[in-house]
Formats: sequence, C-alpha cells, structure tokens
Amino acid sequence: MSQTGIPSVNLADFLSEDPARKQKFVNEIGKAYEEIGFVALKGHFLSEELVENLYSNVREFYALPTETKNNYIIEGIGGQRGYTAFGNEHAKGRTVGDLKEFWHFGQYISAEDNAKYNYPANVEVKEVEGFNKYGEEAYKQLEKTGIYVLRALALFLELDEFYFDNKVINGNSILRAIHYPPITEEPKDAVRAGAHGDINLITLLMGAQGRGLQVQKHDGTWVDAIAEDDELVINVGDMLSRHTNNRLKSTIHQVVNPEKELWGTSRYSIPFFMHPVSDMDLSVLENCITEENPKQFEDITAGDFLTQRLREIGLIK
Ligand SMILES: O=C(O)CCC(=O)C(=O)O
Ligand SMILES: [Fe+2]
Repeated sequence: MSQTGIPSVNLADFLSEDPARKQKFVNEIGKAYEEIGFVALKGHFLSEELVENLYSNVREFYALPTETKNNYIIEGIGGQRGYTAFGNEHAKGRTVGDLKEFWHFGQYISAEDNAKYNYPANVEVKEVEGFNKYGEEAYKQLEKTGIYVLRALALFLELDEFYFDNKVINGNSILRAIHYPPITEEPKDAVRAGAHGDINLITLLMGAQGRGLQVQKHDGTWVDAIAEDDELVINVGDMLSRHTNNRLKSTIHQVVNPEKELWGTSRYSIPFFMHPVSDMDLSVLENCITEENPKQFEDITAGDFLTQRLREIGLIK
C-alpha cells in the first residue's frame, strides 16, 4: 500500500528477466484494477529532474498575464491543443464549471505519419523557455510507461502481450497540465474537479503528492489518493472499462477544494490521458462476456466515443 488506500506496484517487476516477478506485477495490477481501478506505480521512466523541470515551467506559464495565455486558445478543436481558460470544462452531468485552467500537449508525430491521423499541431509557448521541450519529453516518457502497463493488462486479460501496442502507438493521447488557482471567493457549488471517470484507456498522473485528489470506493466513501515522490498514480479510464465489459474498473474520482486556510494556494497536477488511435474498436472483448456478466456496452469506436464525451463535458459546443 502507498500512503493511502491505493495499492502500490513497481514496474521494475514487470521489466525484470524473472518470469515470476513479471507475473507478480500482472496479478497485482490486474487485481487492483478489478477492485479499486487505481494504483500508485514506481519504477517508471520519468526522472525526478524531468518532473521538476516540467512543473517549474508550468508554474511560470500560469503566472503569465491572462491576455497572454488567452492568445493560446485555439478555437474549433475542443480544447485538444493549447490553452483552455478557467471554468470552461465541467464534469459530465454537471453544469457548473470546474475551478481550473489547463494546457494540452498532443501526439508528437512526423508530418508524414500525421497525414494518416490528422491531429491538430502542438502549440508552442514563446514566453517560457523550457515549457515545450519538457512537455514533449514528459509526453514521450509517460507514453512509454503506459505501453508497458497496457502490456501487463493484456496478459492479465489473457490477450497477446502486445495487443494494445498498435492501438496506442501514434494514438490520440493528451498530456494535460492543470492549474487550480487560489480560491478568492466562496465557491458555492463549484469544485476544483467535479466527480468524473476519465474518458481514455488509462491515465498516468505525475505529481499527485499534495492532498486534493479523492477516489470513490464501491461503498460510496472517498479515499485520498496521495502518491509518494517517485510514484505515478495510474487509473483505468472509461474506454478500457467498456472494452473489458467493466471487468477493469474506471473509478469515479474528484479534486476537492482545500479547507479555507489553504484557499490562497494553487494546485498543479499533470495527468497523461492515454488514448488509442481513433479507429480502435472499443466493442466489448469476447472473453470478458460471461453468463454472470453479459455484454454491457454498445459497439463504438474510440473516436466516436471521444466526440460524444467532449460534448458532454462542454469542450465541444
Ligand atoms: O488534479 C488531479 O490530481 C486530477 C485531475 C483529474 O482527475 C483529471 O483531470 O481528469
Ligand atoms: Fe480524472
């Protein structure tokens, strides 16, 4: 166990040459995802230095004047790249906007490859020197970490180990740098992030060290998810839950407002939403349908599912 109610696993076990250690990782993460849908993971590919460098650049970006940040709003792409201003996104089923602003880094892909995928270009911040470079590097290291996690899950699901590889390589993943600014007036109904499930296959969160993130258990109670310095918090998103007929659980989570004495402090967090290519078929896997668990979800592609959800959270009008 990590510091909180979230099980801890170590990717070094999966990467080791010892088949028993590898299998131990597969069993541990599989069991955690069948139960709580979250793990804290050590042994990933992000160095402490990279995490610190990205966070300091992200803090510098959010300290820029609002007019400067607003120059990086890209209309017409549902906030998929660049800056999204405070209060624009709300959790599915809510109308009140979350108390956050965020930046999206997207897939880094050659122009040649992109002819096939047609992703919007990444947006370059001019005012903060290391912002683009560290964003790109973190994106790649998180993607690499996620590929191994999905290999372990493929084995757990008794699929080919590399089942997810060609679905997530060149996938539509997003690295989101979030700033929850200081709270200056009574927030009434608004929270930093309303209760939600993530849209994507898996989410890798770097820097969930401070309090704020909470995960809902089956009995409805909330537990704090606080990682140790060298841990990523990794959870199942709705796409993977659908594909596995809810055998792997996309667990509802939220970011609560701090107590009043701490209203003056910001929260920063950087989740990596690992998405497949948009033509991935998310139809329920045959081997996840049983008599006790009949097929629960309609067939849909990842691209159509994403569009539907971006509408529901207010990013596509
Ligand atoms: O700020 C956090 O720690 C988590 C944010 C989150 O859950 C999300 O953006 O989906
Ligand atoms: Fe989330």
